[in-house]
Amino acid sequence: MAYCRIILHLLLAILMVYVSYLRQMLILEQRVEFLEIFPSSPSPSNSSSLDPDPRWWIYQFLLSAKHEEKLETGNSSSRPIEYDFYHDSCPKAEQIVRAIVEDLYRARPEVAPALLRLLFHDCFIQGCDASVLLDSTEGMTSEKDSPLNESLRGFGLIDQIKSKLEGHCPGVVSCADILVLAARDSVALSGGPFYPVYTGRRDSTVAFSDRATAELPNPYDHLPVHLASFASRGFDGREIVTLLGAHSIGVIDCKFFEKRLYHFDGSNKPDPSLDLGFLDLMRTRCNNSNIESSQGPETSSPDSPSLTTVHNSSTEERGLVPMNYEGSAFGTQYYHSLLQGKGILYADQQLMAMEETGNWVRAYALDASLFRRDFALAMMKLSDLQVLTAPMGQIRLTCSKVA
Ligand code: HEM
Ligand SMILES: [Ca+2]
Repeated sequence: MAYCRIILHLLLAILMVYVSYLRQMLILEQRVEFLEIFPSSPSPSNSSSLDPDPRWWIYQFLLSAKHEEKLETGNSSSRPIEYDFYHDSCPKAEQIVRAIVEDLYRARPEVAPALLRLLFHDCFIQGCDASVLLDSTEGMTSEKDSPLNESLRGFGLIDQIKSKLEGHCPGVVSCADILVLAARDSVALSGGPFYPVYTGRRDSTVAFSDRATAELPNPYDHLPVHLASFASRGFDGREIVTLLGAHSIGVIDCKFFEKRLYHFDGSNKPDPSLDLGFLDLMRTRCNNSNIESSQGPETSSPDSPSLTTVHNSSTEERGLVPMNYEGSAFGTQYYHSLLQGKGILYADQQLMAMEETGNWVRAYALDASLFRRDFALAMMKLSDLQVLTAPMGQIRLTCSKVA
């Protein structure tokens, strides 16, 4: 009898080691696995919530070992970010963000591109630390004042989410995490892929306006400049092509591409890479009077009226046109447009100028699932750029002010 018990214990021990090994493997692979299990996002139209699929809960169960895989950040003495960081301190944090973004999106779909661009402009400058949200103070110039940030929208939406979270769990959820979560939910609501994100980022105590001015990608720069700038942040050519798929949604001010229509590269001619029919169309949408009126810096608040007037006549009067002129679907249509010489931004159309990036444009135009998978991975990578974790940084109480 005692002999049988020993064998039973031995078998149990072997089983436990095996299960723990399997779980470790699952956790290591979980990000990619998630995309294989859930290649498509929930349909924004047919559900009241963004929870993708009942299998999502099974996936969540697998993630319950959340503390086992943690992402090391730049500073070895700081805590890593992790899945479901707010599990104990603010269990409803992600749900609250999702509910607010969903409500806002239903009323004004243009919030989604605004929040996505906000995240990109934050993470690209000194990492995902909410530095872009800080207002100017006596000793500090806001990143919002940098020329390429003047047309950023969505600051008020982040404040709205933050104040709701402060009501639930004061001083717990960082503005940097809110940006990441809100962008993730925005992508899914816009028909893009849903992806898991780590949380536990902390907020910067300073803004980096000089870096924002010098380093945010200029829409008129040539492809090698963009390649170098993204490479310095760890993104390769394929990932630039992927991330620029974000230009499937949102609007653009004519001032960012008018030179392509009339005075390309210092000439009095249009950009030869533009499709001629498209050139005419864009010229009617961005006639010179629109361009004149849109040359100056943005005078409205970052959230209004631009967030409320994207698809009506006042949008046209303000010289804003949809980024993906040919269709609203997230993804492949954008790449088809580039193949036809109908990329609005020079930076977009430039993807066709080099063989490697051109090949990825072709691949994504043909294969929507490949794009969705790559986009999810690239967004996860972008969201983890150079994050601050405890004891670095702080949790701001108001996103526009240092605590
Ligand atoms: C070479 C890199 C890039 C350049 C030169 C660039 C440039 C621009 C420009 C000029 C606009 C129009 C802004 C306006 O008129 O207000 C814009 C809009 C936008 N960009 Fe980018 N961008 C780049 C990369 C990205 C990336 C990596 C993302 C996200 C992952 C992104 C997301 C967006 C979104 C969603 C909009 C629409 C914003 C809205 O409708 O409010 N961009 N971009
Ligand atoms: Ca930043």
